Amino acid sequence: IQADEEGRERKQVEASRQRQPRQNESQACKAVGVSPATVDIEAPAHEFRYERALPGDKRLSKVVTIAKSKKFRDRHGQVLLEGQRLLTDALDSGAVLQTLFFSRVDYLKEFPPDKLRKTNLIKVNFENIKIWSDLVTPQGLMGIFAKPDHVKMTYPDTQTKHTLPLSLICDNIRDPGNLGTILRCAAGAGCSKVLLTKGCVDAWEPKVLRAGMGAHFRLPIITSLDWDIVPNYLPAGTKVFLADNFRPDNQNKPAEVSEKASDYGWVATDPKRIFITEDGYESSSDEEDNTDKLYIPGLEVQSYFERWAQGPCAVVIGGETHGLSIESLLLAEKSNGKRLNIPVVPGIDSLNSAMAASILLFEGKRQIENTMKRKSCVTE
Ligand SMILES: C[S@@+](CC[C@H](N)C(=O)[O-])C[C@H]1O[C@@H](n2cnc3c(N)ncnc32)[C@H](O)[C@@H]1O
Repeated sequence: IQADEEGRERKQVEASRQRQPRQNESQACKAVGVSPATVDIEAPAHEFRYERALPGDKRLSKVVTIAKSKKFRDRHGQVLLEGQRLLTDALDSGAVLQTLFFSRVDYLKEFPPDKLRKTNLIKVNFENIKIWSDLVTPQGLMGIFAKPDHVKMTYPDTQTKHTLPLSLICDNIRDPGNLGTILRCAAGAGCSKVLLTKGCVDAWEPKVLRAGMGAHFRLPIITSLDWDIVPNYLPAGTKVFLADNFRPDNQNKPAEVSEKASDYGWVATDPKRIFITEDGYESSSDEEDNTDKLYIPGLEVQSYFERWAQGPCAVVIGGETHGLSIESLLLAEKSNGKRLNIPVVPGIDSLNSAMAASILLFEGKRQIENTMKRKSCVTE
């Protein structure tokens, strides 16, 4: 297919040159500022001017390698996206495509021409894309975008029409597959936004993008937040609820009578921390070290299926290793929130964070929609 296409393109080029003598190769080269050896001339059918990467051209590999590093993404404010669907979603949301690597000219026709006008277009061999692709079935399209800014982005009407007063806060989610799955789930549940605190994996890392399946362009994702500014991103009056797993040895106690923070999994994973219960300081491991003392509020725990999602609310999902942070607990306490537990059978320590997120977000959706239905019945 590749060879056929390249042959066809060559013929188009020749035909174009005969029809429009001004389109000679050196002019085309001048226009794109590269040496004649690396340039292809305008493809008349699509009105795109593009470069052709010749064998040994290292631009794609270089770009992909650096775009896969968070340091690079942060320093240059660029991200790498792959595949027709993701690129289209990104363009639709207003993201700026700076460079597009493609293996077939036909693919360009799938994009609105005005979106590609200022894009540096580089045709590469499909084999090259295959080497660098992060997808199981590479699609022959990779684009370098300016890192999307949630303030400037627009989201699809179909999504915004179904948005609920429900936000998600990710607390130290480090696994890219989990974060991508959580973002996809938040988009599916109609969350109004996702807040990622510092310590979460970068939302623009290729594996997160792959698992997110376009969620990045369906709802605002606000990254690298310090806990003290999290409330600034929540609507006034938002109640913060914590997804909280119990330790199996705690399962036989009713949640309400379980007062000690150290009864919960997230404490056990960080023995250095010192916790305080209602009656004052309580050290967990090192009596000498007082620098780490923290106040743990006694927050009420309830099962996730009891009513909690009424007004604006946010759910915090804890990280895979450390669970919920103290900061999340303090925020929940301040907002009059609670802990939400998904009861699991004895012997099961906890659920995967993405699974817990999906159960809680869809329960939140169900509860909010029921309240809305009830309200609309009353007004009718
Ligand atoms: C894998 S768990 C964290 C396990 C961690 N080692 C601990 O001890 O807390 C990841 C997160 O998913 C959520 N989660 C897991 N199981 C849950 C459950 N049964 N009920 C509510 N949330 C749960 C919590 O937010 C938890 O912090």
